[in-house]
Amino acid sequence: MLGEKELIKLFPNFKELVQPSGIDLPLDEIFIQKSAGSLIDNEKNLPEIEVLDGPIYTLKSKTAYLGTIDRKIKIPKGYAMTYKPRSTLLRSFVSVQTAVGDPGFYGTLMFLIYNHGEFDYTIKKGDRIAQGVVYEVVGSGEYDGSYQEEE
Ligand SMILES: O=c1ccn([C@H]2C[C@H](O)[C@@H](COP(=O)(O)OP(=O)(O)OP(=O)(O)O)O2)c(=O)[nH]1
Repeated sequence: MLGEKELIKLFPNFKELVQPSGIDLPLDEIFIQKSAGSLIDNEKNLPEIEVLDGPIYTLKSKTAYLGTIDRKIKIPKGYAMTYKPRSTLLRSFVSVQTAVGDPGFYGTLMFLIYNHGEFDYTIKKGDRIAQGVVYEVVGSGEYDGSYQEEE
């Protein structure tokens, strides 16, 4: 796992968000699901989504949302990331579910946010929702998947 000094060098865009052993990740926009999706024989059909009006978002009880992270991230080749929710959200009955950030990925991170609670949860654009933890990858390849954006 990488610490502050390495993270500042590798992720200059996130300088002010670097923590002793990770990078804080602020919420940008929140989306709701508008249609069905599917995954059949690796053919992805992502659900349509609709952005909610911000900057203050109300997450309804027992409802799933997608949240994007403010500013695009470049994960250098040779490194990978995992993303952990802020415990404040967990203590508020809200989970942030995440996958792995691949070496070489450039683009916008999108996480699944679910309000497990019985009540609304209110959150504002710019508030930190997760922490990215970075690992060195031995014998790393480079991401070339469908979510890669042009740098
Ligand atoms: O919670 C996450 C985790 C990762 N990513 C970004 C970084 C990662 O490198 C990229 C692709 O993730 P993944 O490899 O899990 O995508 P996939 O479902 O396997 O699709 P593809 O094969 O097109 O990459 O999405 C997210 O947006 N959200």
